[in-house]
Amino acid sequence: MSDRLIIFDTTLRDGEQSPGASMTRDEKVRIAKALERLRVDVIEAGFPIASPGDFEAVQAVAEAVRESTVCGLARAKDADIDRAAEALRPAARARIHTFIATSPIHMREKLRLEPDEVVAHAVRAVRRARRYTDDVEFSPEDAGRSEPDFLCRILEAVIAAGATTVNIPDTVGYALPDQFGALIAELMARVPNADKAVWSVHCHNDLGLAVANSLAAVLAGARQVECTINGLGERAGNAALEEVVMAVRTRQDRFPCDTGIDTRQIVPCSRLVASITGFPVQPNKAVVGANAFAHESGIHQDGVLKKRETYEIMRAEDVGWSANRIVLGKHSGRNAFRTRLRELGIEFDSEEALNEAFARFKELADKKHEIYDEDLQALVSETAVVTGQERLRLVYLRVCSETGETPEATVTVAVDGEERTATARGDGPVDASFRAIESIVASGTELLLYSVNSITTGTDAQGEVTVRLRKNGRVVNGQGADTDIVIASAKSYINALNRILQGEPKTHPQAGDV
Ligand SMILES: CC(=O)SCCNC(=O)CCNC(=O)[C@H](O)C(C)(C)COP(=O)(O)OP(=O)(O)OC[C@H]1O[C@@H](n2cnc3c(N)ncnc32)[C@H](O)[C@@H]1OP(=O)(O)O
Ligand SMILES: CC(C)C(=O)C(=O)O
Ligand SMILES: [Mg+2]
Repeated sequence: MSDRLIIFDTTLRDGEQSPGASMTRDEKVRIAKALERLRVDVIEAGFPIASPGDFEAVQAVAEAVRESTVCGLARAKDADIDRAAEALRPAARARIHTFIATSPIHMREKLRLEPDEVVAHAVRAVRRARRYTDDVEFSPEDAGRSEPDFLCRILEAVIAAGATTVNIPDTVGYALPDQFGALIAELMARVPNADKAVWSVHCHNDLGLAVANSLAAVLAGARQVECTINGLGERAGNAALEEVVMAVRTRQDRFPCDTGIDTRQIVPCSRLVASITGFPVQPNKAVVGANAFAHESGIHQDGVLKKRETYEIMRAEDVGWSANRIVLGKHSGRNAFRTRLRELGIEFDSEEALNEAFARFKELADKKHEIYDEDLQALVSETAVVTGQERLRLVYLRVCSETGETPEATVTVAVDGEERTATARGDGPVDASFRAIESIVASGTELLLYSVNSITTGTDAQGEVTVRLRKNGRVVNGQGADTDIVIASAKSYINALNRILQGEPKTHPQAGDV
């Protein structure tokens, strides 16, 4: 039995059957070129009889692709096969894939044909396809619900007629892994000329088992898997190519075969398909989801930082990510926090300074979903100014802002530990807050600059405010960051006042002291 697992990609055919995923000819060519770079063995480019547009798309893919085999789908009908052959004429390697349903319900209710007639159509179609190419695939549609005896009969007949690949589809995603694996093993054992064809599977994901069923079939002897990028496909989709490929590669201890896929092309290809079809990839999707190689929990981050394999069974780089990601959030721990800051060039003088910054980080993480590098820089620069030197500390701030009313702010500032409160009105909530602080501290400073910067995105973004104050020719900057922009402003103002007070004798500032 071959140790090569053939990857047959049907993103452009079954994937396109997802409602809303139709692709233009040029889009199909772009995806086909990406699939060729991925080194898939066979690209099913479309169903040429379906429409003039799909005919042209298959033809354009057949012209553009040189390395992979290009395949067109055809019902067991002369016209379909002739049309597929015509579309595939420019291909370096062409395959015609013909199919007819074999389950009792499909034969009786849909085709309205007797089983003998179905066998006759199948044999005729394979023979006709062989006139055009020696690479012919046959699928007994809805094999997952077909009688094994009938499958043996029709498969023997189509192989004798010249089918070089026989593909067993679980068209409605009904199979269970052990049962599907056993079906493949049974068919391969019972069909007398089984060794004259490659055995393939095509699984749908209605019960979320498409990949599991495909892998069970490979373990039972199948050597071609039909799959799609991102698991796109009719209804709940097909087996996801990236999952099949990486499962086989990662578990070489269990699989007696491997694919020829260049796995580093997986993520670029996934992104291309998502952007062309407009079907986004869910973040927790295996292999290609944004979180597939991201760690937010402290215990996991600590483990990964010590030894990547503690929580990763594949390397992000091997599937085309630039690296794995340590995401800082409310579940993160000190190791990840310190490591990220070190990468940003920020070191702590002492364990105490680290702990203080870490405590502030946890407070922020409770307010924000994700902490970005800019959040950390703002948070640490705030910490550095405050450490050991702060004489003024913002304790409380309440702002009342209403249409048609002058905003009013009430502020409590701890001055060398003694709390003082003042209320003031202003042109806006920030102006009112500054006036209230001024009436407590009476700094006599001149405000040179006020600037607000949204340092992260989203409505829960951190705002960083910078103020520049001048007193007696001395100019200082102050920064404050918070998800509430008025609080960030008050913090920045007090931060600047603290810098002005730094190094001055420690007397309680009174109005006009600073
Ligand atoms: C499991 C799968 O994914 S199969 C592929 C599914 N993909 C598609 O159907 C997309 C492309 N399809 C199409 O564009 C159209 O359905 C066409 C062009 C193929 C056919 O269109 P129409 O001629 O209008 O037929 P319609 O779609 O209404 O019905 C399908 C006909 O094909 C017959 N048929 C279905 N499968 C097969 C088959 N494998 N071999 C032969 N005949 C078949 C049906 O019995 C029905 O025949 P009837 O019209 O005599 O009752
Ligand atoms: C055409 C066949 C292989 C198919 O897509 C299916 O049965 O799901
Ligand atoms: Mg299908």
